[in-house]
Amino acid sequence: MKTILGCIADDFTGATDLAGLLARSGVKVSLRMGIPDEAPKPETTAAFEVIALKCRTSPVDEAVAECRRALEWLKAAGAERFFWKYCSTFDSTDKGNIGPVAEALMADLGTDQTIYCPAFPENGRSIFMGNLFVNEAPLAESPMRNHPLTPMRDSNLMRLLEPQVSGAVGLVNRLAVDRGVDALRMRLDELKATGTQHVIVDAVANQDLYTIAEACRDMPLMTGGSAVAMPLPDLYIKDGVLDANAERPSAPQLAKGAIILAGSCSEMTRKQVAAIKSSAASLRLDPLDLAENGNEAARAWLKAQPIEAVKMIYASAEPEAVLAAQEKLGVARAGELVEAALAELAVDARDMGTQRFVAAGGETSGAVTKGLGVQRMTIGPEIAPGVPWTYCESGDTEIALTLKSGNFGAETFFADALALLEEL
Ligand SMILES: Nc1ncnc2c1ncn2[C@@H]1O[C@H](COP(=O)(O)OP(=O)(O)O)[C@@H](O)[C@H]1O
Ligand SMILES: O=C(O)[C@@H](O)C(=O)COP(=O)(O)O
Repeated sequence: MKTILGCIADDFTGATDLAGLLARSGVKVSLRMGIPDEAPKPETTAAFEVIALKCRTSPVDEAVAECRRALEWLKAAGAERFFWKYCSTFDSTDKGNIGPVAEALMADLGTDQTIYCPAFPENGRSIFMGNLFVNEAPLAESPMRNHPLTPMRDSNLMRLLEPQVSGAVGLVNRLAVDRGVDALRMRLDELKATGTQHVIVDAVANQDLYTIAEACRDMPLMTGGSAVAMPLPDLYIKDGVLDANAERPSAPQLAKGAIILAGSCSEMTRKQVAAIKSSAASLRLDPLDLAENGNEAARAWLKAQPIEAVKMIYASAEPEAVLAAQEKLGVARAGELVEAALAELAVDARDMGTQRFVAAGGETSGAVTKGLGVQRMTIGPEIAPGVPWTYCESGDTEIALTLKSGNFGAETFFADALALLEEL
């Protein structure tokens, strides 16, 4: 099938988030982990193609080059409209990579304006007068202030974007969005006439996102969090560019038993880990112990568990414990030890016959997905806003895999995820 919307996401959890919101409309969404080696074939491409990259914190040149290659692949799949997905908390540095990638894609597409809308009201991310809020706190006063790689110390999206781009940055504020689709289009045209290429657009509620998506749906490039893309499939169906009866995925038959692999140390993931403990066999990984003794004890523990049981292996720990491990091992090595261990345990679990996998954390999800050798995912039902089940192949095994962003999901997320699979 010819691709209608080609999407590029800067990390793996972000990619399943976007794919899940597009799939809400019932259309089939295909998610590729990295740029496929082979050229797209019409018999295997979907109307919505998402390419997941891992370039949120890569050097700018690498991120730009990789996103350009992804754009070429999506163009070859037939796409004429594109979406650049980054984090709903605008995770970036003064150098990038949100702005430089957007500017490079605009140049390649020959377009002179795009919008930036990371708002995701269902997950508490809203933009007002160009300022991003996480629940009721300005971004710079939210926990994102202390993110290890991309600490967000300013809440104003114009100020955050300006040093990242060479073109002019502007704003369409909530009052303008509230005037509706035509007024928003006119405001964007006025800004274009004055040479404003990069336009932050306010949104505090889903209704704003519907207005923005409707006004911008024919732009060659839109950029944002996942939520502003959510209305696009229904708009394309209305426009007649997408068949309303697009093929829907069905769940594969899956053996009983599941494994939860948690490497996120976010407050929400720690609550989720605590909540499932009474109903799952669990094992805690400690990076200091991994550094000294390796992963064998955890592998032996996993092997001894009944296949049909729900098991959880987690490294999620309180900030003090994380800091202590990082002081001894270094930030990168502590993270790598945990990620490598969880990826190895995922493969062991699959080889034992496990077909239901939950990964918690962005980096963790990247490591687990890579370990399992997953190249392509079909998007299934959504467990929580921005977190869908996906169906994919790992080796010769069909599996269900969900990649949960550290901050997303309710406290009962793990139980919710497994219960949803039972209903399918
Ligand atoms: N106990 C721990 N000590 C130090 N680092 C840890 C610990 N547990 C997990 N980590 C690392 O912390 C990072 C968490 O990042 P990530 O998986 O992206 O979660 P999030 O989505 O919450 O940011 C990973 O690199 C993981 O390996
Ligand atoms: O937009 C979002 O918030 C998410 O889709 C996302 O990108 C999450 O990234 P991680 O927090 O690194 O999982």
